Amino acid sequence: MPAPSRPVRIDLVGVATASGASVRGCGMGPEALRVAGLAEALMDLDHAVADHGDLRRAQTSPSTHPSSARMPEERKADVLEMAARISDAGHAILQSGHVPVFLGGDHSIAMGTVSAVARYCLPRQKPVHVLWIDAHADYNTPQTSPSGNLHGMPLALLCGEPGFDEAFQGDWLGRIDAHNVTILGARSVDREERRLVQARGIEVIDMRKIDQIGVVAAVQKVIDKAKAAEAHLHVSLDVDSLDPAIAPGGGTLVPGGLSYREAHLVMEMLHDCGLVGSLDVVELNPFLDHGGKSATLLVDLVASLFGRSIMGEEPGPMEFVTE
Ligand SMILES: NC(=[NH2+])NCCC[C@H](N)C(=O)O
Ligand SMILES: [Mn+2]
Ligand SMILES: [Mn+2]
Repeated sequence: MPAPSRPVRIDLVGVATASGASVRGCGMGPEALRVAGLAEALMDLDHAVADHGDLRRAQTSPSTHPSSARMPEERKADVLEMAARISDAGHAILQSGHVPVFLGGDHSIAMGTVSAVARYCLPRQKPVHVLWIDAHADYNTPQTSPSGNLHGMPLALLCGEPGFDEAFQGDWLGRIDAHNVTILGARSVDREERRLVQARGIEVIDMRKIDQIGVVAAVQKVIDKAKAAEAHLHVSLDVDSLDPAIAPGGGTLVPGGLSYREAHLVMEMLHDCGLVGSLDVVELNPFLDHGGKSATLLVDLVASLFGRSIMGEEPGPMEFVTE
């Protein structure tokens, strides 16, 4: 049964960073989502929206080199500073009883976002389930990563995978049980990464599986599990989960992604289940986007997740069936 849509207070937190990625540009993601009308779309659904602006690295001294020349150690320090700040900001929003929506930024920001959710929920005996909608598994460790890019590693860190040095530890880091994670839409998983994901028993609903069983069965599985556990469901939406033909604005595109209707149906089902308590929208790269096409699609998907529907109400039982 669909949960009745009730107005909530949604807090937007932009994280203007690309330090976890090798392609620059997704630091502009939060602003593109605003320009595409994110807050307006949510208010149109009768939600209250507060925009906290963007978290970004402080420019402490004049930079003498472009950020493309930033060394891996500097980028790592950026990612970790952001993660700690995001975690605190998200935690405060959850404590106020609001729904945080984090606007990336590259996917390394999820180290902080999911951490915030874990820090808030776990001491309250509320299990945290994570739905990671992505072309990738983002389950590399510094040892397994072929690229060294931290946006390919957040899930591994969050699930407590060994191989992250002390710099990654800290009060800000909340832990997730790998059995409560589902990766949806995967079609590019590195060899060693695949081994880890399988060893930890993470559920991967890859594109082949979606082709075979359809998104309805796939998402229903996630919802049923979260419902049975009375969990807080965190959704982490990477733009590259979508097919590049409909969402070209990403730095790590992979062919064969979710279609327009598949993606909306996922969001509509997630809305109806009433379990989603926090969301990331990440990896949008406005520099690579085509005239705001991907930003607009993401805004529409977020609107579906927060209750926008074609006919304004949930469909009842089928009244007639065609042959
Ligand atoms: N959030 C992302 N777009 N991640 C892409 C990760 C790509 C690749 N698996 C890596 O580790 O480098
Ligand atoms: Mn990702
Ligand atoms: Mn990805």
